[in-house]
Amino acid sequence: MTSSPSLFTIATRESRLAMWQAEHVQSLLTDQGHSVQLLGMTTQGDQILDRALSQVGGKGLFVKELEVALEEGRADLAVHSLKDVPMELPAGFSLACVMEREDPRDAFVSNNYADLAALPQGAVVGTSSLRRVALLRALRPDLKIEPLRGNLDTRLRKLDEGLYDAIVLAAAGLKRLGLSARIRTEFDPAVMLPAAGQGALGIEVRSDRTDVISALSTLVHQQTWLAVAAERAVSRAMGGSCSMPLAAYATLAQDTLTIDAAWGDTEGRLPLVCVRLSGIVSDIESATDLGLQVARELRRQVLAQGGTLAHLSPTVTPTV
Ligand SMILES: NCc1[nH]cc(CCC(=O)O)c1CC(=O)O
Repeated sequence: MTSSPSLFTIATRESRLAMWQAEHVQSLLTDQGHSVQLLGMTTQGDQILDRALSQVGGKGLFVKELEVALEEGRADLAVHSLKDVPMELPAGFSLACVMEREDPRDAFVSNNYADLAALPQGAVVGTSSLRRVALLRALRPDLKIEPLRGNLDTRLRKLDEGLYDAIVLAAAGLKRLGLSARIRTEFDPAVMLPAAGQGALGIEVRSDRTDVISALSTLVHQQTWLAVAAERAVSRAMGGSCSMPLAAYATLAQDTLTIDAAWGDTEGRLPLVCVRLSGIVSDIESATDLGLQVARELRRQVLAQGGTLAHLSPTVTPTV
């Protein structure tokens, strides 16, 4: 579909990564003949640096202000790391576009050690992601895992100040900011399974802005969208919050989608629960269905080994 040239305003957070992502979309839309300006804003999520996101209200904190700008017509689209986009958007908002995925892997970053295996017993690793905590505990129960928040530059600075022996970050963010040289090793997804949506960009609009949705259709990467729709379905069915030790990663080979998901125990009492399912998918709906099957199996296995899913409200708790 073609659309006539327009003037668009992109609402964006002001972190270096968010600005890079907004400028990336700006340049792609400019190539299509549109005029695009940026509206930078600070969100609540950017201002809370001393507590884990999971304790203060989650991912929504990063997108709320941007949605208000869309609602009030001060902006036409908002570019997000899909990983930070809540599973359910508020009424009146839609995901208009999922772009081609960057590297979905997690990166091991350290000034003294080449990889996880090289870390001495009891080494201090920084991360505040419950998924990374659970996966690291499963791989190396001896490690001391300490909270680490802030934007990418802040996290790297804290590593350089010697507060940690190593930190774990998404490779995509480091690559986008030209910081690939900081990556010592990329984790194999088989051992450090990525978060739902990791490495992909999503563009949010007001659902009634069909003009914007049609202009964005040229940026859509359908294979990525199928994969992340499945991952997000797993996440939504497991409770949809970011305070979950959940990993979900889907890959497409021709029309076969394979979804890997893992649910951990951040205290390290129970073993990781891992589920893999493959199926033929043809559209977002069938990809979503496969994701729901994965979630059902994850929940069954978590409960079967004595784990709890107390955060799941009765409305989403299925009969297993
Ligand atoms: N939770 C923060 C966040 N959200 C998106 C990215 C960058 C990678 C991506 O686009 O998935 C990061 C940094 C990180 O997890 O290290």
